[in-house]
Amino acid sequence: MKIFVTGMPGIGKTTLVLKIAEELQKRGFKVGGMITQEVRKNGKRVGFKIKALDINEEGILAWVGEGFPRVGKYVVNVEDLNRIGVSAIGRAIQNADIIIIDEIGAMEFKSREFAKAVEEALKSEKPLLATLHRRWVDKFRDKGELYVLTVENREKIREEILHELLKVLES
Ligand SMILES: Nc1ncnc2c1ncn2[C@@H]1O[C@H](COP(=O)(O)OP(=O)(O)OP(=O)(O)O)[C@@H](O)[C@H]1O
Repeated sequence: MKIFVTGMPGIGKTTLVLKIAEELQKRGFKVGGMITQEVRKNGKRVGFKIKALDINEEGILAWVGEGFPRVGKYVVNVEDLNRIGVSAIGRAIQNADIIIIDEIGAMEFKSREFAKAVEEALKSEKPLLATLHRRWVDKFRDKGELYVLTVENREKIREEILHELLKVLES
């Protein structure tokens, strides 16, 4: 089962994924993969952190500034993306009950290793829960189920996805 979640920036994709991860861990399932979270300074977004879900490891995915490769005003830190994010996806494919990738987007695709890890996760038999930047929706639409989050539906969709994953994981 491959599940994709998309929606406007800040709609709650990472929050949804984290809550589902917590619910699954509570039930004894091994959750692996990575999440990204924005970093704010004085109310303004200055970058993104990247965190592994299986171990306590985090780094910088992108930061406002000069340099390459860049996406908009951010410089992408491919080294941390590979060291923390790609490694976490690899471990998840090997060891976890479910693979989480938050998110699949322009920054992440600056790494060829990330693109390969996404391919591997799609090929894997294991359930995948991934968040998708809006621009990547068309590329992944036929690879699984797609949910579009809004403020109105995000709680309901979280319940629905958890329910579907539990059905597969408990069978
Ligand atoms: N279900 C919810 N109920 C209340 N607040 C929420 C909910 N989901 C998300 N939020 C709040 O909205 C903000 C953005 O959430 P989050 O970072 O999960 O969004 P996102 O879609 O992952 O954003 P990005 O575009 O940066 O990837 C956070 O402050 C979070 O606490």
